[in-house]
Amino acid sequence: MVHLIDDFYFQQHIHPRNEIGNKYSFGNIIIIAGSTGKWGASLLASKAALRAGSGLVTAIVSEDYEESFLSFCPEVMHLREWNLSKILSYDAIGIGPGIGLDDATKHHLKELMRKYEGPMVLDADALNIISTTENLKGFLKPQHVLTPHYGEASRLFGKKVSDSNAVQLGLEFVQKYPCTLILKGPNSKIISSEGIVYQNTSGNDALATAGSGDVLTGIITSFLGKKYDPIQAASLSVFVHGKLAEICLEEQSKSSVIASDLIEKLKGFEL
Ligand SMILES: NC(=O)C1=CN([C@@H]2O[C@H](COP(=O)(O)OP(=O)(O)OC[C@H]3O[C@@H](n4cnc5c(N)ncnc54)[C@H](O)[C@@H]3O)[C@@H](O)[C@H]2O)[C@@H](O)CC1
Ligand SMILES: Nc1ncnc2c1ncn2[C@@H]1O[C@H](COP(=O)(O)OP(=O)(O)O)[C@@H](O)[C@H]1O
Ligand SMILES: [Mg+2]
Repeated sequence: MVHLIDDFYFQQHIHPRNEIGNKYSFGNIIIIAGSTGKWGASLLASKAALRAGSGLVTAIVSEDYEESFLSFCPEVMHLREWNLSKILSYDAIGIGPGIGLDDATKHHLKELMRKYEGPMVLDADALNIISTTENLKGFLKPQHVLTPHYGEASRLFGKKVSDSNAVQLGLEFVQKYPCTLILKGPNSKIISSEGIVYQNTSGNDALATAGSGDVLTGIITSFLGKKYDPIQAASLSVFVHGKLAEICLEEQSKSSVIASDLIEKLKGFEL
């Protein structure tokens, strides 16, 4: 049986805002994304997390890019380099977009997967590293939300993924490595660590644009930082992400939608 994620599901699962909360009540999260030529991925994920309601967002940003980052989004705090003990203290982590595949990055990801017990989104290059690094899959946990598109899923599962086999391969994967899996695409499928399957009903092909997955990573990390269960964080985020694209089309064409437009539309959501 497949559970549909629709307006009713959203209304049933979204928590009311804590009106006496302070910024720490809304989650203190870190985005680990970007590298030379790809810092935009970090900006998009970090800003999306803030607009999805995170109280505090920190990003790892190299010193030479710090100023441009600040001019785009001064609300995001910065770590200039990897600092494991500090990173382990955040309520939730989003890692992967644009981080690259070099040895230091692989080592850092491995350290994090072994030592961090909190909720974590693993996207893009984090998934590519898991796919190619011996034994890393064994560190996956139910509180890890993996967000592969079909290309990344094919690398992760070691088999070509298509609409006809995606859910079956996903179910086999979570049975072996319990984690929360989002198979991204039109009508994204979400599989819980116990093997329950959900299907999203929102969204459209305006989402097929650079960085729209990075925005999703930021939104999921934000929900996790607010203490939503991994499966709720995943399903509510995918639904909202799709809605953002629908709302964009009220005033622009599909082809003109860029990832930053999606972030702007978060202004209409109380998350
Ligand atoms: N502004 C930025 O800094 C941006 C950074 N990005 C980051 O850049 C990194 C590399 O992005 P790439 O686009 O090169 O990597 P991808 O992993 O998206 O693409 C690599 C290959 O995977 C396959 N693929 C991609 N999407 C697929 C799909 N939906 N179904 C089947 N196969 C698919 C294609 O063969 C493609 O050549 C990622 O970490 C990504 O998060 C991108 O999000 C774009 C924007
Ligand atoms: N044709 C489509 N219809 C609906 N959603 C789509 C379509 N194409 C892509 N998407 C959505 O857009 C996002 C793309 O993510 P991803 O491929 O990781 O992009 P990037 O890495 O450039 O940020 C996913 O959430 C996916 O579900
Ligand atoms: Mg991506």
